[in-house]
Amino acid sequence: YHWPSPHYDVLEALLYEGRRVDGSNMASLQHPCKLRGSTQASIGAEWLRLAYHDSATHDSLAGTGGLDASIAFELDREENIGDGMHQTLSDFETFSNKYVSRADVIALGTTFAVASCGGPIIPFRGGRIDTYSAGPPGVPEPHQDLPTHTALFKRQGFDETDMITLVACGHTLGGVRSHDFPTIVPPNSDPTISNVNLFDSTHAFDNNVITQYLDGTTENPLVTVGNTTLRSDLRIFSSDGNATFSRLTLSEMFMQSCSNVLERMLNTVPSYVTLTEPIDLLHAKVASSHLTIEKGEFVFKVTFRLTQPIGTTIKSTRTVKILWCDRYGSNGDCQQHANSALPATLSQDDPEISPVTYHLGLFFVRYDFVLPIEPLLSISLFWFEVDEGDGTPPRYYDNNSTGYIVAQDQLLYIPSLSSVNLHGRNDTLKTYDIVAAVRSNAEPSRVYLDAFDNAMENYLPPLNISIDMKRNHSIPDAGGFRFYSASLNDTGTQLTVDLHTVINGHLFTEDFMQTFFIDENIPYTPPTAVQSTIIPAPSPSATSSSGTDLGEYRDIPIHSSILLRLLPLLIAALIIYC
Ligand code: HEM
Repeated sequence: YHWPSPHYDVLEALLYEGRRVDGSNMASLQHPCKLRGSTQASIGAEWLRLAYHDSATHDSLAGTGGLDASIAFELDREENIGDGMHQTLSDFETFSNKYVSRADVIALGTTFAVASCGGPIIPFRGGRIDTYSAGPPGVPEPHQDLPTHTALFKRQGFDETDMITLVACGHTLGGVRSHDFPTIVPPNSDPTISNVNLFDSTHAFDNNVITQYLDGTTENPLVTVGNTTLRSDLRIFSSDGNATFSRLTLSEMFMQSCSNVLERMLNTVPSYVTLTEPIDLLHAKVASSHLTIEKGEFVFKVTFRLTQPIGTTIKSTRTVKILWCDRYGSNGDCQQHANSALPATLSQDDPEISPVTYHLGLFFVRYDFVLPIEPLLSISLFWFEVDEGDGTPPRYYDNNSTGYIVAQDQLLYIPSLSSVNLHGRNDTLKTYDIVAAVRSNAEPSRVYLDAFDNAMENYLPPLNISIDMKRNHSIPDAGGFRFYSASLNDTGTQLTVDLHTVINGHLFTEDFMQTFFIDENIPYTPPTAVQSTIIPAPSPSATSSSGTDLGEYRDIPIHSSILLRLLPLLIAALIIYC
């Protein structure tokens, strides 16, 4: 991992923080293994069933179908019957964005549900691609015979052992409802209430579905229903003479096998899709970094997120500092010194924000920095120092010794001057005025934005448009910048904009800018004082420091690596001097 990796960063945040950038939490709709208030059905079971039904139409030989969110257009089919399907889709509707497809959200729902109900942590990859129409049918149904089921699982890429395992791992959560299958579960005397007969005696993700089947105490309706044609679980479970089930009576074996087959199910995608690597937790993460103008001042904002074991507290003596280099001037790239500042705010997340992080025994601590930046000096790169204040040497987090590099400072997103206008209370249509700023001394040949939103009501096709931005003379120049605006309409809930400008033939981009906190919604934090300046201490051992993954720390400050970057300059100076 090397920062910035926007796709990884966004997937990592949703998986391990369970929520969107605006704080709206997807995981907590279900976690901790909740029942739905209105129906008392297991929400996690509904999420898992939907993922299976979306994936089940995959044809592994043809390379078509799979987890592609086509399920949103297939709910009128008998094979996808059930209120839980509609409710799941409405749970998921607002969590997709440019880097997290609707199909990724569906897969993530299963990872959350299984971890939340006591199951394994299923490794999660992103990169699924959505379709916006129905695919071919082919989800197994209880009245079909064993050869049909075997063939359908085979088409999806699962052999007989996989089939037995996958059905057991699915049918450990939830049950069968009388509203959906009245011939399997008898209707309630009150027709407004749906009876739910669970597959096993608990709501947890456990192997009771297997042990109760083997010891004859099972009440699984797909094993015990009077009409033997509908006993699909019985036919599948017994199809290999209980060989698979005997192995899965060991709980660890069950958890491991379920993790494997469910992971394969979630990674069932059309052949044109390449999934990302599994998304691992970043122990030290840089987020939401951007240069902007707030109240007329040029500022750099960034969040530094660290993990902390649950049950422990941060040392009161700990200080966390950001250090950064000027971009221009005689001190450019820290030729004389680095600047440093303390966080503007410190906050701690609830350990339950994501069942996955909770199971890892960790929670997040975040340090938010707001740095006043002199426009003529700007900022080129930054890094962090964490000093526990207990005599141990400080730790440096510096992106595998390159520092966190600020890619450009010519084009800025200005959320504080942008705005959104809601057209009436019940109307989903919103008009956004997006404001960007370009350096006053630059002559851009074009300023434009790409707007994207796939969090649309009823899974309508995404908004995906490109618009030119016009010079906005109503905003006076500030902080050495001129302002540009564009308006656009959106009916979705997760609009992001990629800003672009072309200056002297060079393209500058601010990617994936959020539109939730704009205008008066923006929480204003004044910039902190630049606390001190540090004279870099050259460290000859710099080259021996190994690169680190996932934000692990190093003992050596970055100064040495900056010096390495400057080495060609120093050599040139030496040659001139000699
Ligand atoms: C031959 C294959 C399968 C058949 C015939 C089948 C059939 C059914 C039926 C009839 C229900 C009741 C749905 C309702 O009442 O709304 C159900 C529920 C469920 N199925 Fe399957 N299923 C199969 C395979 C799977 C697989 C492979 C998974 C996941 C890995 C899965 C996950 C679930 C879950 C979690 C529920 C509970 C849903 C809830 O409580 O809301 N099923 N299944």
